[in-house]
Order: sequence, then C-alpha cells, then structure tokens
Amino acid sequence: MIDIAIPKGSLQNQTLQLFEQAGLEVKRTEREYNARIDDPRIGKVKILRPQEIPGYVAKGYFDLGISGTDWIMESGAIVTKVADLNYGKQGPGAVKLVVAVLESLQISSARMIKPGSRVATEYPNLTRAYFSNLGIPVDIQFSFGATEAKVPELTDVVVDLTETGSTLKKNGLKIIDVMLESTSELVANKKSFADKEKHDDISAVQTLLLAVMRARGKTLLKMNVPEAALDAVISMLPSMKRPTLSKLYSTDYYAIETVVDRSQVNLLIPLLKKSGAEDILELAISKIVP
Ligand SMILES: Nc1ncnc2c1ncn2[C@@H]1O[C@H](COP(=O)(O)OP(=O)(O)OP(=O)(O)O)[C@@H](O)[C@H]1O
Ligand SMILES: O=P(O)(O)OC[C@H]1O[C@H](OP(=O)(O)OP(=O)(O)O)[C@H](O)[C@@H]1O
Ligand SMILES: [Mg+2]
Repeated sequence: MIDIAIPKGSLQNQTLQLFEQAGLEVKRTEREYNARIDDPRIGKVKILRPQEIPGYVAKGYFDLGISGTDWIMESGAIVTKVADLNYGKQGPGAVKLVVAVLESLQISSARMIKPGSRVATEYPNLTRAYFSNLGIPVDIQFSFGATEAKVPELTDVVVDLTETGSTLKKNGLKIIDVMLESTSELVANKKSFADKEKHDDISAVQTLLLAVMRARGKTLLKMNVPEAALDAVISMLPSMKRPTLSKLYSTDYYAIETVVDRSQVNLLIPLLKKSGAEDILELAISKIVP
C-alpha cells in the first residue's frame, strides 16, 4: 500500500480531475484535507501545499506525491521522478519561472541587471543559484506573493511564475529571462520506489494516470464500409498501429475501428461518409495504455 500527497491550491483542480478520470477519485468533503481513494493499493491520502510535498515525500511521510518542478527544485528534496503530468493551473502545459523588470527600463537581458539590485521572489534558493551563476551579486528578498506589485518601489527585479502572462502585463512588467519551465510532476520516495511491493503500487498509479493523459485528445471511430470503398476509407484513417478490420456476417461489408485525434475527427467524419463509410460511431476513450 502507498500513501499519497495531493497538492492544494493552483494544481488542485487539475490533479483531482486527473485522479477521478483515472478511476481513483479523491473522496473528501469541502475543507477536508484528509481524503480517501477507494483502491486496495492506496492508503493515506492528504491534501497539502505543493511547496511542502517534495520534502515530505523525500522524508518518507508519503510514498508518492504531486508537486511542481519549481518546488521540487527549490526545496532541494531528493525524490524519484515517476512521471511528468504536464499541467498547470489553467490546464495542459508548463508555467515559466521568469526574471522580470519594469517594461520602461532599458534592460533586455538578465546580464544587464546592476549589482546590488533588489530581487523579490518566492524562490530564494533558485534565484540565488541563478544570479551566482551569472556572477551578479544581488539583494534577494523573500516574497510571500503579490510579487509583481513590488516593482518599482519595493524591489527592482522579480523572479516569479507566469502562465497566461496576464499578471506581468497588468503590472507593467516585461520578461528578460526564463529561469525554468515548471509542470506538475508525480514523484516518489526513493526507498519506496526501490521496494518491490511499493514499486508495483507506484507503477500502477503511474500507468493509470498516464493512460488518462494519453487518452485526452483522442477518440475512437467505428464504421461499416462496403468492400468497394475499403481502400479509399482506410487511406484516410490514422491509427495507433493499423486500423482494426473485421468482416460483417454474411455481407461484403467490413467493420473498421481506429483511434484518431479529437481535433481531426470533425474534419474526418464527413470525408469518411463521402468515401463510402456508413454507421460511423465516435466513442470517448478513457484510458490508453501502450
Ligand atoms: N497559474 C499558476 N499560478 C501559480 N502557480 C501555478 C500556476 N500554474 C501552476 N502552478 C504551480 O502550482 C504550484 C503552486 O501552487 P500553490 O497553490 O501552492 O501556490 P499558489 O497558487 O501560488 O498559491 P497562493 O494562492 O497561496 O499564492 C507551483 O508548483 C506552481 O508552479
Ligand atoms: O501569468 P498568470 O496567468 O497571470 O499567472 C501568474 C501569477 O499567478 C501566481 O500568482 P498567485 O495567484 O499564486 O498569487 P501570489 O502572487 O499572491 O502568490 C504567480 O505568482 C503569478 O503572479
Ligand atoms: Mg502564489
């Protein structure tokens, strides 16, 4: 059995949705931080801040956790990366940890930042390493948030996250460098990962979550096609390997089944029909395990 830490805050909704779609619904009432997942492989489930999750996983309080690349790196926690889950607050993709200054300044790269500048950030360790690497001594000031508000009176430079870019823009800031790209990651405790039984349970959760991620954006198409139209229809169809073909009982029709990109399906269906496909069905896919 494995214990899991789920992030509260920006990554919470996407994480809960992913677990639910994987058939691992995180059950709890509003404001309840001790949750349950009804699965024989999963024990304790807690909802915690993503800043703390890597450290707790590293110490062995949890076998598995989800946090952002940013907090895994900032905390310096030694954990095993099990999977990139590749979502931020707003959905798929990564967020950027950027160096930003007032738009009106004649500064276009981090190398142009003056020694002694004040730098406000929630990530003092990553920021210290970054400026020390550049060889620019700066005055790093820990920020509890609303970091963009601090320019220019309270700080000269900010190191903060951006996803849509809206907060930087609304506060008159421009990006002069990207320190790192951060996405949600599934991480495991090193000892648990090396333990035979726990490894199997960790792998099971990994397989189920990744299967959901893979199925997103894909859809299943089924159709009946007369033998005469078979080549024309098959030549249009993408598939995971090759389309599945089976003969219909006592006719010259074939049934075809294949996986296609959801973004393509509405373009494809009318063309398939025109080429002779009949009884076209589109079905949702919950999981794809290669
Ligand atoms: N749009 C986003 N804004 C902030 N954090 C994001 C965003 N998208 C993804 N994240 C990730 O979420 C994690 C931070 O989540 P958390 O909820 O603890 O902080 P927060 O959203 O900044 O909370 P708070 O509202 O207290 O400032 C980090 O790993 C960060 O990279
Ligand atoms: O590029 P955007 O989509 O605008 O998102 C980025 C903003 O979101 C986060 O702020 P948060 O909501 O965590 O507030 P905080 O600054 O008080 O932590 C982050 O610190 C940025 O300010
Ligand atoms: Mg924040």
